[in-house]
Amino acid sequence: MAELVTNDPSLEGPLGIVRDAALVVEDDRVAWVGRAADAPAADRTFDLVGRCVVPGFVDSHSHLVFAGDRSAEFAARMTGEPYDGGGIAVSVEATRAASDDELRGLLTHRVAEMRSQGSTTIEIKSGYGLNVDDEARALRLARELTTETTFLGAHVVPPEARGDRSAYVDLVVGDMLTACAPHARWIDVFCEPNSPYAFTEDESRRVLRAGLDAGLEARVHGNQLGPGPGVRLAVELGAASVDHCTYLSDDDIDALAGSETVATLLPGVEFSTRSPYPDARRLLDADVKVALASDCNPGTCYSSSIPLAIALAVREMGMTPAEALQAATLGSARSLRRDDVGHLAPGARADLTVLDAPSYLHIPYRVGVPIARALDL
Ligand SMILES: N=CN[C@@H](CCC(=O)O)C(=O)O
Ligand SMILES: [Zn+2]
Repeated sequence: MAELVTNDPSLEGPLGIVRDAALVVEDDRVAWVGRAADAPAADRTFDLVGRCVVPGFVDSHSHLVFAGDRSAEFAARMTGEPYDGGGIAVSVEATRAASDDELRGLLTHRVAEMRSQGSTTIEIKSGYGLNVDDEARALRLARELTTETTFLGAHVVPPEARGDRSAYVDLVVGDMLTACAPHARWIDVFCEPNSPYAFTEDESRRVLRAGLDAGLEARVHGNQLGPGPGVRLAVELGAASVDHCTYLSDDDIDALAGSETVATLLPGVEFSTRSPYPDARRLLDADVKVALASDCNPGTCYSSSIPLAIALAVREMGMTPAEALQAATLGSARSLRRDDVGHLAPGARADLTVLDAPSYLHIPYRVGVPIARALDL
């Protein structure tokens, strides 16, 4: 191959690049990396002449378990209507009405779509069931496809519970959590003071603490629609990641910089809701750990494309192509507390994404062109 990006800091530059490279796989792991001229013999070879190979993209934020269509809501966004989370109820109604087989079919198709664009590790949230049985079902179906499943019963207060928010939070931390925890690794909450549907700081703390007590690990939707407590709550509770981070104060940046919590940026959301982009440069300059993910969902971004997220990060958020690629691989892996993916040093999972191009620079350069795909070994 023309260029191999390993993210191994002992190799060239921050991306650990090897030119005219080869990589040897044994079982599902990387066994050897180096110059093609020095490669050991192998039983089977793939001819990737002239191409670039990068670590499989790690999509650490998606909401793939849903039915129904909200394209009219997207059209309204394009004419300037703001997003406040109210449309989630539309997806909830359609998702509850779908059969297991329908949902499984939609989910399988969306995961295949992600792989066909280079994503090899995929996190999937619940959040369109919002009752005990439908949340547990969403997670059970997602678990058929990934170990990175996230319980998001606290996505919004569903329409039938709006008269009594605290009873709904009781349900989330009670029977719903009990039914969902066996199918989930993570717990998440939409913490947002500027949405009438999402959760306050106190409600969010209660949900996350209950999840942690049940053995789940925390991640947070925070600071998406305006300034708010999400980032600081995520840091306070040692969450692996706080996602969106569109509106940050200096205190938020300081809190993130002094923590292990990753700031996950989702520029497809700002693109698809016609909103201002987060200031990635400010985070990177403060040494905050940054990840990039798709946030594929029916409301704020129905795009499953990590190459698009990388292109937007470069074009709109001031990241270099190298920073953006690293955020979508190593950074997202860190946000999932995974050290076996996101890089291609010996011992890592052999999750390879092939570019129909000679260099990783072509990911943002060839925006909109499907040059990336996960390699089926
Ligand atoms: N903000 C909360 N959840 C999703 C949107 C969900 C929806 O509108 O259906 C997000 O990450 O943007
Ligand atoms: Zn989300």
